[in-house]
Amino acid sequence: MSPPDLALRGLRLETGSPASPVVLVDGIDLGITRGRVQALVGTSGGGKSLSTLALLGLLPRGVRRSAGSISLDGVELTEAGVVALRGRTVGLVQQNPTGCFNPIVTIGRHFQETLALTGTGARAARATAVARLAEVGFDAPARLLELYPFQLSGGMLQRVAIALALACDPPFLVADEPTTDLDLVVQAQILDLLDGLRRHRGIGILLVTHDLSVVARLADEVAVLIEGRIVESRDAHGLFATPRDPCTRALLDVHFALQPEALCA
Ligand SMILES: Nc1ncnc2c1ncn2[C@@H]1O[C@H](COP(=O)(O)OP(=O)(O)OP(=O)(O)O)[C@@H](O)[C@H]1O
Repeated sequence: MSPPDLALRGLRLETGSPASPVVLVDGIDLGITRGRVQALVGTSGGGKSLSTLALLGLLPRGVRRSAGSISLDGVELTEAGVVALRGRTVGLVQQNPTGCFNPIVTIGRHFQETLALTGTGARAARATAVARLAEVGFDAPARLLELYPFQLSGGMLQRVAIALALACDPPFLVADEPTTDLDLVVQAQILDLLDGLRRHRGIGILLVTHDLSVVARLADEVAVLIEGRIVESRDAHGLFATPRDPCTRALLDVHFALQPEALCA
C-alpha cells in the first residue's frame, strides 16, 4: 500500500528528565490519506491522544518528541512546518465540545478569530462561517453566528466545532473521541457527518476512539495502540475478521461482551 499523505514515522515521546526519561510511546507509525478514515484505537492511557497531538505539534508541556518524523506528501516537515499544519492543513475536533469554546464569545466571533489566522477579514469570515455551518447541517446558519456557546446543545456544539475545524478548508481532520460525550442519536448524526465529509470533500480523517462500533462504522484502516506501541495496523475489515495480535483479540472480546452484535467494517 502507498504511504499515507500525512505521515508520522517512528514517533517516540518521552517525559521526565532527559537523563532518565520515561518513554510514553515508541516506534509509532501512523498517517492520514485523503478520502480515507484511519482509526486509532487502544486501551486507556496507551498514548492515542499524545500521538495525535504530536502530529499537530501540540504536545503538552513536559512531553517531548525524542525521535520520529512527520511528512506531508512525502516531504519531511521541520518543527515550524508541523506547527503550520494546524487549521490550514489539519483541522482538529476534540471530545467534549463545550470545553473547546470561549463561553463569552459568539459563534461568529469564533469563526472570525480562526479565519483571521489566514488573513481573512470579518465580512469574508462571516460568509465562510455561514457556508461551513450549512455544510454541517444547520438550516439557519446566519442566525447561529449571533449565539453564544451556552445557548447550544452538546450535539449542536460538536457540529459547530466540526464546521470551525473546516473553516480554513483543510484536507485532513483529526477527530479525537468526537462522539464520546454525546447521546446515541447525536453520535449517529456526527458519524454520518464525518462520513459525508470524507465522501463529498475527499477529506482524510484520523479518528481516535475507544469505541469499536464507531471504527466499524467509519474506518478504512485501524491501528491498535497498546501501552505506547502499535501492535497491529491494517484494513478494518481484516482486523475485525481475523485479529492477529492477542491485544487486538482482547479488545474485540471486551467489545463483544458488552455489545454482542457483529462488527462489519
Ligand atoms: N502532560 C503529560 N505529562 C506526562 N505524561 C503524560 C502527559 N499526558 C499524558 N501522559 C501520559 O502519557 C500516556 C499516554 O497518554 P494519552 O492521553 O495519550 O493516552 P490515551 O490513549 O489517549 O488515553 P485515553 O484513552 O484514556 O484518553 C499515559 O501514561 C499518560 O499518563
